[in-house]
Amino acid sequence: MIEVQRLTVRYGTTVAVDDLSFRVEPGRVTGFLGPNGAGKTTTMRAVLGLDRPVSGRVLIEGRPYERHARPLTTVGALLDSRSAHGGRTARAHLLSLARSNRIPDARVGEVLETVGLASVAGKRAGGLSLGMSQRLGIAAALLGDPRVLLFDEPANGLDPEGIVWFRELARRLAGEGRTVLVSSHLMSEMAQTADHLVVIGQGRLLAECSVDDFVARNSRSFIRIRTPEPERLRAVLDGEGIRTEDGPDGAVEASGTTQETVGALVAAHQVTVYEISPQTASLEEAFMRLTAGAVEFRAAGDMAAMPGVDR
Ligand SMILES: Nc1ncnc2c1ncn2[C@@H]1O[C@H](COP(=O)(O)OP(=O)(O)OP(=O)(O)O)[C@@H](O)[C@H]1O
Repeated sequence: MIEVQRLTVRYGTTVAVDDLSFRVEPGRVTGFLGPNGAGKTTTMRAVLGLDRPVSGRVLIEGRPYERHARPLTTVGALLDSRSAHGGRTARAHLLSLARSNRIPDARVGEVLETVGLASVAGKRAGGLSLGMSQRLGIAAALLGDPRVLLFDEPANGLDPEGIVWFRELARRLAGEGRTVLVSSHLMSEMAQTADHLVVIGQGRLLAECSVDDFVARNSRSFIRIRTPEPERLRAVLDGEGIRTEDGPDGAVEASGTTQETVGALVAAHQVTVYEISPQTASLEEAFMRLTAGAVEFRAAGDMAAMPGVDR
């Protein structure tokens, strides 16, 4: 279990994490989501005692990081996958970590197998591809067989097969009763990996809920109708108790109905239409709506085509 309690971290005048509280429970994968600069890495660094908070604290299994005698056996983390000494081989890097934490050498071979790097264990860490470096970072996180695992943007540099592999690994670790926190800036990726979500923006908590709740609340389905007679169309649908909203490009969006029902109604009332199409708002759109006010860098126009976004 990780407990983040009223955590505030500043870099000079920048408030990177702002009075943030949440819990990461064991036995499930928790997705830690937020746009670039939201404070995910800073929070993870604070969990590991690498950044000092100005206020608040983080407890891992009930104690701050520095109160754990052999921290690598309590919490493992993938933060910066390029942190391995480039001149050392992958195996030597893991061996030195193991020895400094009184972990048996034999464990190095096991984690190299787990992450699929056994065949390149003799390669210099500096010569590994980004995806292999990610795997080496994951191996280091697993080395102490910890109950708590943090992975910062593990999908970075992994190919599609690697992403599926990581997803299965994270789920397996959670299935073993461990606490697993995985950060990402992609909602669609997290929806397939995580059971639970903690969403932050500008260092503050925006949402904490199960993935199922997020999907149920946000995967809005509707029928998109384009017509030169929007007023008449709305009146017809309204008369049948069908709820409508204004969509982009002057389209009408009708919820709680079907393409067939709308087709029959417009035919019966002789309303001209150019398009009647079923749509589902993507999770990515829902995430962007949620974080819209909390984005540090977004190109002008990114949100222009998004329904329901307050600009
Ligand atoms: N070492 C630092 N010095 C100064 N400011 C920093 C430092 N590290 C992070 N920040 C700032 O703190 C804020 C939070 O950054 P952080 O890296 O934690 O966000 P993030 O959610 O991990 O983003 P990303 O997805 O881009 O990695 C940002 O405004 C960032 O510019």
